[in-house]
Amino acid sequence: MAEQTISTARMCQHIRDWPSADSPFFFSNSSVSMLACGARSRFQQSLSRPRLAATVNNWLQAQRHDRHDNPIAFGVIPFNESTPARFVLPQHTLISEPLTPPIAPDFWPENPLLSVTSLPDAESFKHSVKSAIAQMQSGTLQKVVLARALTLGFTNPLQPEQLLLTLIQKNPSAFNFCAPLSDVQGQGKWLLGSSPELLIRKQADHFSANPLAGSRKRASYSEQNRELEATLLNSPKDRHEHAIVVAAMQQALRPFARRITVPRSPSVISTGTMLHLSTLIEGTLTGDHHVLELAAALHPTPAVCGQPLAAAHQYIQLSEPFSRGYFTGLVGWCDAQGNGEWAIAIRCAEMHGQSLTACAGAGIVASSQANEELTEISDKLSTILQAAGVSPQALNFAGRCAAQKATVNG
Ligand SMILES: C=C(O[C@H]1C=CC=C(C(=O)O)[C@@H]1O)C(=O)O
Repeated sequence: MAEQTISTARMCQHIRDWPSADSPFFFSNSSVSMLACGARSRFQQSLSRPRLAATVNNWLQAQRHDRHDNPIAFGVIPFNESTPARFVLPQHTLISEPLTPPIAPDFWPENPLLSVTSLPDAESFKHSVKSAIAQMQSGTLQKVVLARALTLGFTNPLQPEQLLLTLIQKNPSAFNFCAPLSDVQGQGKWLLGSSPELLIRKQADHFSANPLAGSRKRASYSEQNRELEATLLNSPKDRHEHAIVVAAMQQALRPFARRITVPRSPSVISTGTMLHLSTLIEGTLTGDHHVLELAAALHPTPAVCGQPLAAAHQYIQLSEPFSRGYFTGLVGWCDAQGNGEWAIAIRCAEMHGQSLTACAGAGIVASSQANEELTEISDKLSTILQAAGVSPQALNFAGRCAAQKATVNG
């Protein structure tokens, strides 16, 4: 049987027993969890956005046993077309209701941090924010999303199942994912995360999208959060940052839509660590459009790149001293009927052996403050850091040791 429904307890056990040799791919939303195991077929190719939907669909159609067969493929799509898109049609997929995994206190065995590297460093990031603002004042750029990458080196190899189960426990309503990034068995490479942002979901002729932009760090008490929500909703800077994303998405979806509904003003959603301005866009399609056709028209939105797209993309290429890879790309699934669901790969990290690289970005507009954007990125990184059991103290300590070593050596 290609798909099997199991209990949440069995799903948690399958994740705990992480079947590495099967290159498992986990993806969940607030109503379903899916663990895809093995590969009937794999697909890995650098694809331009106009070719994405047709190429993936041709591959998937060729895998159908008969016309009643509707196989589901899982995939990751990069931020930049130079990194390959990766898809797998699994041998079998386990499906369960949403998980609330209990995590035993000894679930994270002692694994001291050895090193911390930030790219760019704090000063270079602030410089890059200020240059972007100067460019906005001269009128060539309206918004750009600038990111940092934090690489942590641990004493012992990391286990994807530990990070995944902790992410699910802390962010039960997010899009939780763990996608294999190498076909090499053993010490694999994984993309793991808890994204709050739906790029696009399509089922028959109905579609929905949920852009987020404009952020505050979530407080511990609900009363404080109510105040923060009000500040966010009343902040002209955040409303502007958000409106740019909604307008661009509406424009990109319009050619496909018979009907499109966009609330007049945003609401606020909360994740385990953050509050965001959020707009739920919904509509019906004019014809038979593949979910990846819609995704390709939208990606990358100004929630992860900027506006105008080409100028923002160029600014990112020239100023970010690391390759985003799959960060701010897409993660999700599609079936042979063109339905599917794609989340934006944020609040995520690449895990490889003893190393974990977490990235986060912040939307910069003309009224942004460099210091505040730097803090916002640290707040966003805490989704991964908290789930990885890394305390701010451990981070500072490892950072100081690395700085001392650099001074001694250099
Ligand atoms: C680019 C990221 O967040 C996006 C999603 C929500 C809020 C955002 C913001 O307020 O800047 C970003 O657009 C990230 O988490 O790395």
